[in-house]
Amino acid sequence: MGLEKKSALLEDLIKKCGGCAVVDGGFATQLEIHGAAINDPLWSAVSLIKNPELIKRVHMEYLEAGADIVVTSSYQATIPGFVSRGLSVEESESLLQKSVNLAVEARDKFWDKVSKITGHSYNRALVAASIGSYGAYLADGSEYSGNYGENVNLDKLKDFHRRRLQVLVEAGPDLLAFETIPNKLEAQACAELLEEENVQIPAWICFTSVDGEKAPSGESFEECLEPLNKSDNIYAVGINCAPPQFIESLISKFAKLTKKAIVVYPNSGEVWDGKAKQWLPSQCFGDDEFEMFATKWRDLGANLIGGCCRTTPSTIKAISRDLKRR
Ligand SMILES: C[S+](C)CC[C@H](N)C(=O)O
Ligand SMILES: N[C@@H](CCS)C(=O)O
Ligand SMILES: [Zn+2]
Repeated sequence: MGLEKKSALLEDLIKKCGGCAVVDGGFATQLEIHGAAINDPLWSAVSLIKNPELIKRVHMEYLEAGADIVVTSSYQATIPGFVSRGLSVEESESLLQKSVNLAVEARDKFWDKVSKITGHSYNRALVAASIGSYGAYLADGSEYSGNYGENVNLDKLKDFHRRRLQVLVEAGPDLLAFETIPNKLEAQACAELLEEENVQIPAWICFTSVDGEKAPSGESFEECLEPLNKSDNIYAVGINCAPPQFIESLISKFAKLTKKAIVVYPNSGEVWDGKAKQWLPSQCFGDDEFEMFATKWRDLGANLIGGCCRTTPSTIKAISRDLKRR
């Protein structure tokens, strides 16, 4: 199957949205707002063990806010991560499956409700299974440094990603969202894995950036995109969890480097302290600024826009209001 068939649902959604669909916002952030304690090596994925109902509630809140795509709770959910907490491999795999099921259930419940309302402005949302980077699993903030050490090579990264990817795909999401990729090696590992595993749903691959120009590893985006541009499995490339002030110039840069769709969902501008495991205040952007940025980002060529850490359903409501004002 070619990319066209694989990505028909996503492509139709973007078309229906006039060229730019709305991704949801900070998932972990909204869990925390509801009181979830996620200062944990599993970070937000700890809620899959402790409070799955809350996960569904957060998905519902983002759907209500106007998200056209909801991203699952699997960012930091990994089989070795769960096993190191005493769970069996089977239990770990069923939690991964559950992350997709919870999002699908929320989407179906929400769509069942709103599709009966005449004149509603929602689209039937798609579910993107989150695949956090190896750095996310390491839980040391290395998704923002790209520094995986000398022992990490292409095969090790493929091995790390393989089984989780298989289980998530098997659970039936509409697409895959590779998030906070900090270097070319991991981007290449993900692209090759999609091919090797013959994955039949589209994927996006998002990088972080800490300087607004390059990937955190110091590699240029020209280098990082090279293995992705060749891949039929990858529908969109872009940036997540970088500060909003970087996004404008990064969209322009990506537009010159790729023919793929462009996806951007920045954080609020706060900076993650990987050691202290907390967000440090920095130049910070609120919902009003996101509302102003969204049309600008769309006009520069972004096809998928949302928010990442420290953004909330009200941010997504603002973006959605902005993009859907036609
Ligand atoms: C996107 S970061 C804030 C996620 C948490 C990080 N991987 C950690 O565990 O410290
Ligand atoms: N989808 C994840 C990304 C973290 S960078 C979340 O929103 O929690
Ligand atoms: Zn984030």
